[in-house]
This record gives sequence, structure tokens and C-alpha cells, in this order.
Amino acid sequence: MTNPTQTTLADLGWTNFYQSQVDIDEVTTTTPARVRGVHRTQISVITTDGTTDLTLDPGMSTAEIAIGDWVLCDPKSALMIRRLDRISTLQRGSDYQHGERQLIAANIDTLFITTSCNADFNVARLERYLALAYDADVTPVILLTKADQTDDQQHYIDQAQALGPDLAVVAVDARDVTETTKLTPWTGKGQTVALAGSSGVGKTTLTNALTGENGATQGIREDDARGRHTTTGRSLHHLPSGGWLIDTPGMRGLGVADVVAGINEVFSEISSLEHQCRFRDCKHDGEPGCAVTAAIAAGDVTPDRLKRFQKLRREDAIATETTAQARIRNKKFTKVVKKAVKKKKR
Ligand SMILES: Nc1nc2c(ncn2[C@@H]2O[C@H](COP(=O)(O)OP(=O)(O)OP(=O)(O)O)[C@@H](O)[C@H]2O)c(=O)[nH]1
Ligand SMILES: [Zn+2]
Repeated sequence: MTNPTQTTLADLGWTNFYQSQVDIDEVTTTTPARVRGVHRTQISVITTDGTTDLTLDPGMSTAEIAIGDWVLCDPKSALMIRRLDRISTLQRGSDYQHGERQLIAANIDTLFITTSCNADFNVARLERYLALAYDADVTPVILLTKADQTDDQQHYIDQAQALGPDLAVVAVDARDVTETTKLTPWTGKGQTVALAGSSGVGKTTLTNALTGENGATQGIREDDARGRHTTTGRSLHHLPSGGWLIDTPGMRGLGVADVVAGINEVFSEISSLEHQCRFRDCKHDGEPGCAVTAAIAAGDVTPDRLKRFQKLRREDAIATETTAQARIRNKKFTKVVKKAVKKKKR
């Protein structure tokens, strides 16, 4: 282990939330460690003593560990003892085959939802990312890159700001390192941020500006969970401003699944009315006694917002259903295999 400058747990993002989960025995026998890489049978971690690898008990799977997780380890045996509860979990619902939502990152404070001041700018996409952030309990910040390439920055800022009066919206030229000071409210000591956004919007450029490094290879890379080496692997960057940046290719295009709560929060002006509709399963499509239709007539809800709300909810429902079915299918399959193995042993 190496430790050039004395790192504290707070530097790594440790707070009372994690401390309160450690019981008296564990205080003396274990060390907290933050996960920076997840491999098939091992995890790479950072402790106040530097970086090291930990082995898991045979009964545990690294599939349940994400970058950013806090774990307790036995420093002598280099064994992970247990994972601590998370303040936030970012996951995506694309792994229909296995019926599990795929973990992307844990214990993130802020999600930089990145888009550019050009044709990439798309309100529906921002709403989708916002739903994921809210559902994950992560604070979203809308980052508008390529602000230098438009004459009408304010036009983009206004559209983004319309998505929530309390929402932070920041426009930057991602290539200009001095502009990243606009992001210091979220990148200070111990704070953890993640970047999401479509290809080409400037995530790599921003990462380089924030880390002061050039080239994504400087980040701490990991193998994927199956032990394959991925060229575009996830990485955890330490920022000169004291924070941590999780960069993951999984955040380029995220499908929604099982994030109804997040969607409802993004479209709160609509979801808060639904219980006033006469029919519990109201589709807000011309049924009598529909509170949402009434709000549209009164000018309190725009038809476009309702359309996008319904589209996202439909997508979420389908994905949730598919995931649930896959889970049942897998359980059945495991049972069949177990039975067959038993039979063979007899
Ligand atoms: N003018 C200007 N150009 C930018 C800005 N941000 C990024 N670019 C340019 O846009 C191009 C794409 O930027 P990247 O940082 O590679 O985008 P990315 O989001 O990492 O793309 P992927 O790796 O495909 O996900 C590069 O040529 C950047 O120099 C900006 O704020 N202003
Ligand atoms: Zn209705």
C-alpha cells in the first residue's frame, strides 16, 4: 500500500451515514474501504492507507458490489467483511435476460446530466435522465456543454430550467479548464459525481478538464464483472478539487425500468393530480372526471408534457414487466437444474 499524502476517510467520501452502520466490534476489527473496481472474484478498493484488492467470502458475489460502494474489510486477511448501506444506487434496467437491474454506481451525490447547446438538446431525454436520478436518490445537475457554439445560450438554459425551478442548470465550454470552476459546488472534498449523456456531448472533454488529466487512460480502470477486460471500462477519478468522478460507459443511454417514483417526481404537476381522477386506472385520455384533462384545459399542464409522461411511464411498465418475467423464468430454470443435479447424485 502506498499513501503519498495522508488521506482521511472524509476525503474518500465517508460520512456519519456510514459511520453509524459500523458496530462497536467492527470499529476495532475492520477498516472502511471505498470500491474503485469490481472484478469477478475480487474488488479493488481505496482506504486511508492507499489502494489494495480484497477477496470476498465464497458465499458472496461481486455482482452485488458497485463502484463507489463502501465496504468493511479485515486488513490482515484482505477479506471483505460486508457492504454498507448506500445513500444512492444508480442502476439500469437493460439486462432483461437475467431479470436483474444492472448496478452502475453507488453512493453518488450528484449526477451531471450532460447535453450540448445544439441538436443533441432534447427535453424528453433530459426528463428520462432526471427520472433515473430522482429514483436513485441522486441530485441532478443539468450541464449544457458547447455553450460557446451558440448565440443563444439562454434559450437552452430556459428550456432546461423549465424542468424544475430548483434544478441546477450550468452552461459551459467543456474545453475551457477555467470554466469547470462553475462545477465546484458539486466537486469539493469527499463529494462524488457521475457523468451521464449521449455520445459526443463532451463527457470525455469534461472529465479531462475536471481531472486535469489528458486521456481517459489516466482513470482507474476495471475489468467487467465477468473478468473480461473492457477498453471502455468504468473508472473512478480523484479530482484536484477534492471530489470523485465516476465515469461509466453504461451511462450513455439509459433505459428506464422500475423507476415510477422517479418519473412521477419529474412530472409532479401531473402525477400529483392523478389521484383526483374519477377512475383509478384513468388514462387521462378524455375519460369523464379526469383531473389531468381539466388541468390541461385550465392551462396548468401542457399537452406535450402529458404525452412525454405517458410515453415514459409506458416504457417503464413494459421494461419492468419484462424484467420480472425474466426473473421468474430464471428461478424456474435454476430449480430444474438443481433437481437434475440431485437426481444424478442419487
Ligand atoms: N466548442 C466546444 N467543443 C466541445 C465542447 N465539449 C466538447 N467539445 C468537442 O466535442 C467533441 C466530442 O467531445 P467528447 O468529450 O469526446 O464527447 P463524449 O461525450 O466523451 O463522447 P463519447 O466518448 O462518444 O461518449 C470533441 O471534439 C470536443 O472537443 C464544448 O463545450 N465546446
Ligand atoms: Zn385522468
